[in-house]
Amino acid sequence: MKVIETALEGVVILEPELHRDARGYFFESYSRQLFDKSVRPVRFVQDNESRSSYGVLRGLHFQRGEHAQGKLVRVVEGAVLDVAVDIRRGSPTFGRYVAVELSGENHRQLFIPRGFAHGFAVLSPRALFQYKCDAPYAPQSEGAIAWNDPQIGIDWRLDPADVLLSEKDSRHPRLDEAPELFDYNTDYYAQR
Ligand SMILES: Cc1cn([C@H]2C[C@H](O)[C@@H](COP(=O)(O)OP(=O)(O)O[C@H]3O[C@@H](C)C(=O)[C@@H](O)[C@H]3O)O2)c(=O)[nH]c1=O
Repeated sequence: MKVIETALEGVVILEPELHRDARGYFFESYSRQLFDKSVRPVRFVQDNESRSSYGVLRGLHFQRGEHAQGKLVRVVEGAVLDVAVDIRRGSPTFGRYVAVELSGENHRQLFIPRGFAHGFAVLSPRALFQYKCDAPYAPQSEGAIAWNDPQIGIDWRLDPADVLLSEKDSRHPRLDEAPELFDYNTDYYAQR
């Protein structure tokens, strides 16, 4: 497995080692031993899957405070632009984002630690998206930032007219209006 650093410390791209033969391919989509050694020790507690069609944009989501979630995300089928935004107040990279294309072809995964908002946009006719979370779903602690916050300025590689949002995702605050974010000096991994 190759670990590629990004412009945001702690957000890393993982490229699993693919074993191809006459039958097709094989790869370890998650190895706790490898992940903990190469990235950071994490206890994943929930696996999720969503299917979306072209233009669907989910995000930018996070869970607040003690319910903060780290996520290891990948695409099984199709292609998405996956985005992580640093929303830790006081961070030298506060408000900056990384965007990585994840697809069923490139098998890339992105690890988004606690303290970041996450979202993705579907670039292919359909996408099957799977991810692991290191804290359980806590709907009362859901937080979100507007996908089109001009200060963050994410290029989603979609025509805005094609963007399909949930009702909820169409009315999130901008980063500078968001009530509760993270604090750079708090270690959200020390608590649990
Ligand atoms: C996230 C989640 C949702 N749900 C339910 C709530 C709701 O009825 C339905 C759909 O929820 P949402 O609209 O929030 O789903 P979605 O917009 O796909 O939310 C996801 O977006 C991506 C970008 C993330 O990073 C995830 O952490 C998660 O926030 O599924 C669960 O039961 N468990 C969960 O863990």
